[in-house]
Amino acid sequence: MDLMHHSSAFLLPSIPADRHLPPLTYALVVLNQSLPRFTPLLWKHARLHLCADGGANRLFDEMPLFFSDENASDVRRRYKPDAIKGDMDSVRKDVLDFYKSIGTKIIDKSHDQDTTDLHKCVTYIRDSSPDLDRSNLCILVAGALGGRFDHEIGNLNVLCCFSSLRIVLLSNDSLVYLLPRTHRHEIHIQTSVEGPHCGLVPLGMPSRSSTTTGLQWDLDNAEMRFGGLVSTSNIVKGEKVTVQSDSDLLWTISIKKL
Ligand SMILES: Nc1ncnc2c1ncn2[C@@H]1O[C@H](COP(=O)(O)OP(=O)(O)OP(=O)(O)O)[C@@H](O)[C@H]1O
Ligand SMILES: Cc1ncc(C[n+]2csc(CCO)c2C)c(N)n1
Repeated sequence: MDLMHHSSAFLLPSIPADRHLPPLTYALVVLNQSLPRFTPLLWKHARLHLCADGGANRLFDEMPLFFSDENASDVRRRYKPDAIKGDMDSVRKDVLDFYKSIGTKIIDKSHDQDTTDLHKCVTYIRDSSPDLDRSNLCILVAGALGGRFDHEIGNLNVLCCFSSLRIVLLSNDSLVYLLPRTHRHEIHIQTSVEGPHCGLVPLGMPSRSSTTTGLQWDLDNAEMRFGGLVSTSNIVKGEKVTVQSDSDLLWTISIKKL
């Protein structure tokens, strides 16, 4: 079984090169929730920038607040999304007109009321990455946690719908991603920006056997299910956590307040 490496290096000002691993190509999706404080950093790391429908309002209204000594219009031009995609029932007309005028692509999928705007954005990113690059693609999703619970569940479902893609859901407080059962996992903890609180939760079905190292409460061939044991309020002990399971697990870790 192949080993998959994970790291939250995208939360660092610059991403250190790793001799052993090919670099990841990041894409950023901005959702319709308050922008996390580190959004400008995620933007800098990303090659492709999308707003999911009303996420464009957040970019327009809130990005200038991070740069209060600058002209708001200059900030908005500097943080120009490549595309705004969704069912377009939340993005304001003034916002759409502004981004259209500076060259943002507008992709109106109002006929599709069966998939979420985040799902539509992930499809766009996947289809604009050549096959060979997809294994090194990592989609960062800003504003995906907290807020309306149905949206949050919809965002988790997107992880399941695209389980072969690396997708990281982020808020100010936590990040979440999927550890597919097809791989063993090595998680490199960026102790300056994340931890120590963490969790491992089976997604979609119970896990008959999960094994970890590097946690205060490690799992040793343990069963996890809702209604039984799920690993919340766990603690990372050092800089490396390993996980292996017979079912897909959600990994979550706290983000430090600095
Ligand atoms: N409160 C929230 N918590 C988590 N994610 C959210 C929240 N609000 C929006 N999102 C995410 O942002 C995306 C775009 O939001 P937007 O408000 O434009 O969606 P929407 O389709 O208009 O939602 P709805 O019609 O259900 O209110 C959603 O698809 C969802 O992924
Ligand atoms: C069974 C079922 N439940 C809810 C919706 C509604 N819905 C799901 S995603 C979406 C688009 C949001 O931008 C909407 C309206 C549906 N279609 N089917």
